Amino acid sequence: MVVTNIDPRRYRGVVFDMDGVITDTAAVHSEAWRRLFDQYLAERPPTANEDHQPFGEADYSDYVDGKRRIDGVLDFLGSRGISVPRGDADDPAGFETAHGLGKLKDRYFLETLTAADALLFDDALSLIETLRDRGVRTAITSASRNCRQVLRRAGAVQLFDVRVDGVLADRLGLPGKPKPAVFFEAARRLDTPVSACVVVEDAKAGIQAGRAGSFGRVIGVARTGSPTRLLDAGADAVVSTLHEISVTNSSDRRLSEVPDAHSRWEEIALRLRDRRLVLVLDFDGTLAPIGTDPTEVVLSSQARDVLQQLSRHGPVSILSGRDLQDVRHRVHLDGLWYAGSHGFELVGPDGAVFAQDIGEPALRGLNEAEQFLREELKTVPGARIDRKRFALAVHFRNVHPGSTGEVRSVVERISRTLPMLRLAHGRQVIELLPDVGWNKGRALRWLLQRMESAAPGAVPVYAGDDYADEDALHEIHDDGIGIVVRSREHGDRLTWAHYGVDGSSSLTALLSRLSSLAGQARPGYP
Ligand SMILES: O=P(O)(O)OC[C@H]1O[C@H](O[C@H]2O[C@H](CO)[C@@H](O)[C@H](O)[C@H]2O)[C@H](O)[C@@H](O)[C@@H]1O
Repeated sequence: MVVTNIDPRRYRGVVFDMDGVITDTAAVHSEAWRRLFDQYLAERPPTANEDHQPFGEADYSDYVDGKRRIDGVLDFLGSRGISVPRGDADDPAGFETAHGLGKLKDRYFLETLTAADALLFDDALSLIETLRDRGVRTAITSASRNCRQVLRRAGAVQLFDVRVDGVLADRLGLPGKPKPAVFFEAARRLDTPVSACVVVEDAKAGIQAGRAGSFGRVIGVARTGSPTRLLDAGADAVVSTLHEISVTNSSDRRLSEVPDAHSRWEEIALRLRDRRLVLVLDFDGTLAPIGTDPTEVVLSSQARDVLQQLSRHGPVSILSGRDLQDVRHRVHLDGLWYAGSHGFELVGPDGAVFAQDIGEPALRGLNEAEQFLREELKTVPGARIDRKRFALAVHFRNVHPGSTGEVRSVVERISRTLPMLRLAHGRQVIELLPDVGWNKGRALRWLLQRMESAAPGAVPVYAGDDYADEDALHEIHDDGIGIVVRSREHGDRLTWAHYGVDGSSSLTALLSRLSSLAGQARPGYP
């Protein structure tokens, strides 16, 4: 039975928890904790304010599962009214501090682990292999300092592109779950925005961490017992085995397979009959054809005229990767919505400006990256740096093909040192953007919520050409009409679009047909 799906086009990375999800080690941990605490509680002199009942199953999931060792000791003992000092990493095993007791738990864990045989779950192996075959990158995370050793014993080291374990987390000073820091580090090392990452977890603290980090999807694994505790913690779906997770494209179409919008005009017209349009359009490669110099791109007068006509029939927005002022200047029409920097800054038809505050903390990183890249790339002929308020694009369209790899690796290098930024790939361009789960899809929904107030019940139509536009095409896949402007530059890639057109002039012709249709259906706007 399939309970949930990971679409490999929408999700480019999966972050797995280890114990209990990938390896059969949760029971070993649980037993080690039980042995530690039962012994400690039995030996501790009873007092009125402390509860010395034996360690139970609920205690494992409520207080220690998924947490760092010392947090587990402090949280569980705290729940029983007992407080011990944190101590420090040199404390001997069994010393009455969080570190000392944690070390004794680890000794018990390793004693039992030695005797265990098959550690890797079959369903985990099968899911990970499928994901990797479909091009999805995988990360393993664990609060355990024994993660590497367990993976090696399970023969699972090669299954993951990235590992963030207790040793690395301590070295980087990352707080444990339910804080999302460990997952953020994994997503950053996968070079994948959190919105395009799935978290697979069996611990309540891990589900809470995935939710707190706004990960694209958080899947709970309840191999035994009820799924309720994970659903209550915020899981999007809960499976009892990883066989219940499929990895398929929800809309499995390549650019060449998407029907041409002009030849399906009757179908489109029927869908829009007596309905208003809310139109959101990308700029470069969509409204205006791609050119070698971004500063010389102009909007044709035909395209400008048709946009003006359309804006008389319903709300129109331009959603671009360009800086807001740049794209506004190039389109040069009043009465439209404009969104720049991939939707991080927006302006309404009345001139009201909306900047997405969530991008602000990344400005320092963008400034630092810009300074570094200008210096590093100044000797690479053709490399061009294009700073937008909330994004930094490095163009390599005019770089010798033998040097484009160098450009990419310099950008990747700086991105690894700036966790507040994510990488995004476009047509002969690599960009750095705030890594805050905001993209053209989220920006499109934000725009639609505001634009639709001027045209309730209208059908959203989006047109775009690039990878970043796929987030928007996906966003309206179920309630709108998505149009991809095809180009040879991407090869025959997958798309969420319903229809395709070949080039910007074909899109202008389609917009003209839409304008006539909108004019017939609802003359005059608003
Ligand atoms: O979201 P868009 O409006 O499509 O903007 C995306 C990027 O477009 C521009 O770069 C692209 O167009 C250039 C001019 O045709 C071309 O030379 C470059 O190779 C393309 O990647 C723009 O310069 C970027 O800032 C935008 O992010």
